[in-house]
Amino acid sequence: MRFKKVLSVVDCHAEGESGKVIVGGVGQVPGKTMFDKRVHLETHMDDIRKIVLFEPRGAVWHNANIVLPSNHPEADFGYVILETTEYPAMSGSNTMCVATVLLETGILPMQEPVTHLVLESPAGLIRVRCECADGKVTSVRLVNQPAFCYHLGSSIEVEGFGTVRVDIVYGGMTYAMVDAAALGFSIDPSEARDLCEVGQKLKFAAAEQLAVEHPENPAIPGITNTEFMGPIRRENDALVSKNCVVVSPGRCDRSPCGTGSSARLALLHAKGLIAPGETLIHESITGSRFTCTIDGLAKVGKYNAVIPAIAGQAWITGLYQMGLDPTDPYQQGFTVADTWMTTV
Ligand SMILES: O=C(O)[C@H]1NCC[C@@H]1O
Repeated sequence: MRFKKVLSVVDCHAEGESGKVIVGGVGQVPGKTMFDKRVHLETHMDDIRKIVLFEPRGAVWHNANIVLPSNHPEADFGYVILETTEYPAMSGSNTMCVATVLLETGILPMQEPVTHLVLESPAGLIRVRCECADGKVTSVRLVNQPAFCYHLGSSIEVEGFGTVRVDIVYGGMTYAMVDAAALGFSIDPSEARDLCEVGQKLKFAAAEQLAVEHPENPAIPGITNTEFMGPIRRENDALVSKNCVVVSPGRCDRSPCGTGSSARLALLHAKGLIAPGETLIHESITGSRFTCTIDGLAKVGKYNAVIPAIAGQAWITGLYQMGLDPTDPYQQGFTVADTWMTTV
């Protein structure tokens, strides 16, 4: 074997959104907490993210997770999330992939009909309830860390659009939330390219014009996502709404987005439109769905917060070894602006 690095990868997706899970080959990652390990990966081991996510091995719509033993006494396992332009503190679709892979590949024991897990994400502990049948995880319900609104109804200036009203909300990642219809969108897959162009402009403008700092961890990244919110309708007892999250560097989340759904719950609650225990069915641009509820209320620094619970399903699509040949000219991968919007 002549490979410089061999990673054991389980390909997975949650409601359409990729979440590769790296189960071996990374080696030791120093750090007491998963946030410490996230910082070490970002500052000393970023080649792994580039090998896995950049071309020619990855693609702009891929995400990855490194599963690692946790030092937290309550945690069954830990994970660090790798995305194409950042290491988020938390990700809903990726957490669903991690839980599914840990149970379906036997890294952790599965108990049917329900397996409870405690996973340490960089954002903190995530309690997960997996429904399991015949060796398959059929639903992953995760209780996220608290979500809260930094800015409500703020005005920003966006080139080509003038003044745009946005809400800035933290749900594990930080979102500029906008009304899709006000910008001429119905959140149809045919609008995806335009959603990305506009979404990128909006998040850059918001990040420049509105300050955010997580009260408990100032190192958590600021505004990196735009969430286009569709109208809300009622289906029986549930609220239903479509959304599209534009993830950097400019692509649509294929799932309803777990951290974006958490942000939506916090915003709806702040506006008095949802109460704890009520259900929000959040739909993605492709029509896939997460079931979302507020499990409780909390306070994060000076902010009123909600404790979001998000449920969806993930499916494994492949198990393989990804190898890095020492003569491969693309050791660190590359990006091309046709799909990445930027080049590295
Ligand atoms: O579900 C989520 O939270 C996310 N999906 C990909 C980008 C975000 O991390």
